[in-house]
Amino acid sequence: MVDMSSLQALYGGTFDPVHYGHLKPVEILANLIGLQRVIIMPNNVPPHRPQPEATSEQRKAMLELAIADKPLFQLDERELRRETPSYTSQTLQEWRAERGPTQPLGFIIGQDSLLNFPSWHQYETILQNSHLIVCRRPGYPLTMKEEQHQEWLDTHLTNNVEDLHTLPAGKIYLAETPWFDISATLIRERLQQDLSCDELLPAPVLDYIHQHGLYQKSADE
Ligand SMILES: Nc1ncnc2c1ncn2[C@@H]1O[C@H](COP(=O)(O)OP(=O)(O)OP(=O)(O)O)[C@@H](O)[C@H]1O
Ligand SMILES: O=C(O)c1ccc[n+]([C@@H]2O[C@H](COP(=O)([O-])O)[C@@H](O)[C@H]2O)c1
Repeated sequence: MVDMSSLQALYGGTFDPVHYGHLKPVEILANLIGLQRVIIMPNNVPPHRPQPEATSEQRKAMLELAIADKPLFQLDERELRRETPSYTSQTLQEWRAERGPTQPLGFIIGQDSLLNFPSWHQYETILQNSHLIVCRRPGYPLTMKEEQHQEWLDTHLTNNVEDLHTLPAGKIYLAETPWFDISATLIRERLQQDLSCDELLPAPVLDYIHQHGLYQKSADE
């Protein structure tokens, strides 16, 4: 019998701010593939995008509010403690060293991240230390832009959830999670226009945003 509780999963992001498009697919994923716990990990210096609008402390505070009533999630602050770019390859190397060579580890990403994955810092080393577990996201194709990257994807793809629980690393699993058409960009834009975001993120996070005056139009705009 395969122990379906053995896989440990890390979910990295900028979370500027955290929203239902982050939380809901992963809650469903946890049920689909048998995850007891998801370690949610905000970055400090996102490697591939401008510095976020909210500070690291504010993004962490919003995550804490978002997961307060969700025991599935646990916050990990390791990237917040690093001042250098939050390279996933480095983080997963550290995580692997902590958990030992045989522990099955997974890194959760959305479909958009998979498409950009070959541009990540030392991306090949990431699969040496973990699996990649991909949630669907509307608006992004299922195939890679370059043929060599599609070949790389095909080499690592698995349809077998058991692989994630029995092998320590090396597989890519495209999970059949539902689409949530929400992005942090959309939320920041709607807040600037004073449009409602009630359905897009948890109420305590929205309250925090309003209390701290985040994502508002600056006076000179
Ligand atoms: N609606 C969504 N559905 C599935 N995955 C998502 C969704 N939104 C974000 N993700 C995934 O969550 C991780 C963290 O995303 P991130 O914090 O950059 O959010 P974002 O909404 O894409 O932000 P922004 O709009 O600022 O680029 C990424 O792997 C991303 O692919
Ligand atoms: O290591 C990299 O080069 C790299 C490049 C882009 C993104 N990442 C990580 O992927 C996760 C999702 O990124 P983002 O920008 O969509 O929030 C987050 O943990 C980032 O630190 C990592």
